[in-house]
Amino acid sequence: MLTLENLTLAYPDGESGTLLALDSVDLTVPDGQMVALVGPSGSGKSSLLAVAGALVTPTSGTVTIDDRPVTGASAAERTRIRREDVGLVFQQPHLLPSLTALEQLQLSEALSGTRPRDSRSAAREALAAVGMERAADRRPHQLSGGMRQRVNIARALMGRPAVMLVDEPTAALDQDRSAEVMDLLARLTHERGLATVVVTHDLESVPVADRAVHMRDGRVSEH
Ligand SMILES: Nc1ncnc2c1ncn2[C@@H]1O[C@H](COP(=O)(O)OP(=O)(O)OP(=O)(O)O)[C@@H](O)[C@H]1O
Repeated sequence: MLTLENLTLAYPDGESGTLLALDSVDLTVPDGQMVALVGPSGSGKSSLLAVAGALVTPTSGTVTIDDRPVTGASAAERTRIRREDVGLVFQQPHLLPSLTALEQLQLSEALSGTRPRDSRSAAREALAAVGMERAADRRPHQLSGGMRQRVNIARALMGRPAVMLVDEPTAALDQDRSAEVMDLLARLTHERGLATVVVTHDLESVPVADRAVHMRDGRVSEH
């Protein structure tokens, strides 16, 4: 479960002012629930993901993952949280051109210190979870945009996260591929009991989520 309580994130703005990218945000995402986060450009959606994923420290308020405090944790603990508790998926997959799909996943495991043999079976399992087992040996240029995004999602599953944070996963995809990616995220959320937040501009994809939350001027409201 992901719990955000009374979160504020302020940036300096002009001579003496501050801009509230997040303004008193409360949001609880239970295990097995996918929340679609919608709202205009600049409303704070990416800021919310960055704070929830322990990438940015809020000005005030708390983030909790499965009863473990994220805000206030040591730098080492925050690194562990980012690696093990949170799966991050960005709009662009950022795959390395020279590596196969399997190797992309193994690399992220190697960086976290897992033994090579374990990382190979974990990578195969994650690729199977996103329906990509038969493309394990293909490099990014041999994959479609939708397949690349699946590898990206598989990579986020490697640490067996409790929380999945997804920023505009379908921005570069056509309508059919977008629907497939959103259906996949919903299935993984339900099968694995993930607490998932998906930022999306694509209103057709919102009904796939269990719940929609709207953001405006740093504040959230249920849709
Ligand atoms: N590093 C920063 N320094 C100063 N202001 C920032 C910074 N990052 C974001 N902001 C401001 O915070 C507000 C929220 O930005 P954020 O990127 O979270 O919005 P968003 O809803 O994700 O927008 P988009 O849909 O365009 O990605 C905006 O006004 C933005 O200009």
